Amino acid sequence: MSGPTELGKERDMGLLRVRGLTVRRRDGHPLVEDIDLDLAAGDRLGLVGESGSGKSLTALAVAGLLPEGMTATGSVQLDGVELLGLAEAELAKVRGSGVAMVFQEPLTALDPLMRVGRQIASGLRRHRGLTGRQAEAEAVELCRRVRLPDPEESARAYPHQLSGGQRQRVGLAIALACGPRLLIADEPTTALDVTVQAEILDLITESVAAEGAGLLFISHDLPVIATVADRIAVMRDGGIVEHGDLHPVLADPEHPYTRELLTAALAAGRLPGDPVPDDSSGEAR
Ligand SMILES: Nc1ncnc2c1ncn2[C@@H]1O[C@H](COP(=O)(O)OP(=O)(O)OP(=O)(O)O)[C@@H](O)[C@H]1O
Repeated sequence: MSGPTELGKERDMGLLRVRGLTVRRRDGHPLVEDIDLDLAAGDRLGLVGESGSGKSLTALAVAGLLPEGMTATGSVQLDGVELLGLAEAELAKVRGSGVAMVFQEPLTALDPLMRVGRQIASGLRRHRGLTGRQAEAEAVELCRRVRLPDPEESARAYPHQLSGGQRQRVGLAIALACGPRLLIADEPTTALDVTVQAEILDLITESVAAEGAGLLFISHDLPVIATVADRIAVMRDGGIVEHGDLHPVLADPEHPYTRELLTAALAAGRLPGDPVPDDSSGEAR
């Protein structure tokens, strides 16, 4: 978003600054290479690209959650604090109050044996120092905020008693519990049907706006990115091939891969607009 926003002044302060981020496998082979990203408070950056292009590893490196054996080099600064190389104890503090993540299938992130209210409350106790009772009350409030039906009842439910969309609301409540400055959402609606998907996307954008947080939203699906993001970075083969404000990039994509994504979305009728002009014709429509 390049125009003024209600977050106007804050927007100038860099929230996330990534430079030369490279993620390597144990054997030194790079899977993500030389990534630069900038995100200000209130920005919603969509990272789009095909499966295997390195979106998730980029997000995990930013959150300090890379799988065992992978290493990140370069620089990842949150509010001016360098995160790469921080000890696990320091990183754990940043996670939760600084950076929170929502994943594609919250079932894998949720404890199947614990009521969801307690799972939300446990983050509140850890990061906000609330007592057990305060945290449980606040957890119900968060269930209300993410619009779970009957918040008291939902807080008492076990994950398997909720639908996929409701579990994703719980995942979001856990992420929001500590008022993160940056929310990373990695394909959070891919497993959901279209109607529920739209509701969750609305909820995510509303929630980050209410928090004045930044959003790094990952999807292989350009129309989903277009719904959520105001800026876009297109990834392919471990690198960013094009980035910028959403509308200018979609109106006039420079990279052939961005054009390919756009053409497919327009042909499927999933984005409004004219077909992408064919480069070879030399004519703009
Ligand atoms: N734990 C791992 N060990 C080894 N290689 C991995 C691991 N995780 C990811 N990779 C490889 O790193 C590359 C980037 O994967 P990544 O998951 O970041 O892609 P992605 O764009 O998020 O795709 P998807 O949408 O399918 O998750 C891929 O080639 C993938 O096979």
